[in-house]
Amino acid sequence: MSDSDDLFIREDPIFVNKELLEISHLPDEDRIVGRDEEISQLANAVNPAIFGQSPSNVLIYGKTGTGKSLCAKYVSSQLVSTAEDEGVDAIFAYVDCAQDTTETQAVQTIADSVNTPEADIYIPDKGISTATYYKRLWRILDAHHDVALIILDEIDKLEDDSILMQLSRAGEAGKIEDCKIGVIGISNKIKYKDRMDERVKSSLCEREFVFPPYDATQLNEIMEARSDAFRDGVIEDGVIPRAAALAAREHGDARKAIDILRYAGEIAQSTNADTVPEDFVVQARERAETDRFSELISGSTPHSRYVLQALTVLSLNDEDATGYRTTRIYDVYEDICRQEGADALSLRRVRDLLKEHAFLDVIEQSRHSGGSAEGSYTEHELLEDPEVVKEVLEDNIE
Ligand SMILES: Nc1ncnc2c1ncn2[C@@H]1O[C@H](COP(=O)(O)OP(=O)(O)OP(=O)(O)O)[C@@H](O)[C@H]1O
Repeated sequence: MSDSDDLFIREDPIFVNKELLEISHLPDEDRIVGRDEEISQLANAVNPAIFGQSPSNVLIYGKTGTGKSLCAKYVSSQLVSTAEDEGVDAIFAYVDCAQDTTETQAVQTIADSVNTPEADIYIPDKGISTATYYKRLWRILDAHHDVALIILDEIDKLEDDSILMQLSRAGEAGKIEDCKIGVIGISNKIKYKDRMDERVKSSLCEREFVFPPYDATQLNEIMEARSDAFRDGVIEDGVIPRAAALAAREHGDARKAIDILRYAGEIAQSTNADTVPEDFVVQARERAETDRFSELISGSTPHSRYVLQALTVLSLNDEDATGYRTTRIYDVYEDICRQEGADALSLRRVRDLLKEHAFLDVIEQSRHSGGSAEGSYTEHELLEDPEVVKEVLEDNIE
């Protein structure tokens, strides 16, 4: 039996402050890089709130990992403290609409976040009607806050516009009298607005901002600002520039860049290396891709995976094609079902499953006009490298 002193490693040889690289970490101001202009425009839009007046409703667009959520949360929390100096009680609530997709879930989350012990109002997780959640929300806001900013992240994932209608018209409809509400909607789908109800659109889109992707220099700075997650001298010179170059090539995603850096450190840990060399960055990128994708398709049904597998087979066999028609995918899907000993679903169900994949940003769909003889048709394309999808699907076989 080894001495207990030898059993555990007391000091992590690679990381000193790994939280700085965790997804949920909210960096402080001096670690937010390259978003000064976006932050000041956003602050300007919500500025009236510090005097207890109505902030503008804002919609923020931009590709994933461009700092939309970060800046929205940062400006909102700054607003709350500045308003406090002015004697105004401001509060903000953050709703991840990819989790809270229904009106009831979203209003529950908002009511729970703005609730205070003084209000003495009970907001159960479930079990009361949507209308009751709203009533309690309005009561809390009216009695205890002057202004509330509601951040609706991934707003396009909401099942419908009902909550937007309620929030944008609460004052006008006489639901609340003493509290002003501002909504910050966030989406990475630039076309989201086209789907909105006209009335909601006109009140919700008072100001719109588009966050551009980061370039390699900015990604470099973002990672440098967090390099104190590692012990001194552990990351070798080329590591951050290489990770920045890889992430910049993939639409300048800061989340991807930070993930790559964290994974590179984890590879060093698991191989007992003393330092993180540049080579680990390439391995880390592959791992970041597969992990992200596994998460995206976790929980999907076998048939949903067969459909994806069919599209992957087509993509691997014909790399130059930019998309595949539903009927072609269906033929390959039927072959896969035969191999798996499963009964194939109807073409209509497969079309629905493809739509679900598009909703989760696993694939992209485009409509084409085949001319008068053919009518219009849909093509589907994988958004992820087919090799990565293949690997993840193989790992997910039950
Ligand atoms: N300018 C920045 N400075 C420092 N860190 C950043 C910056 N922009 C983004 N990050 C970090 O990158 C990650 C992703 O950022 P964020 O969640 O704000 O992106 P997003 O645009 O909202 O993406 P999504 O649409 O996928 O939600 C977070 O961990 C965030 O802390």
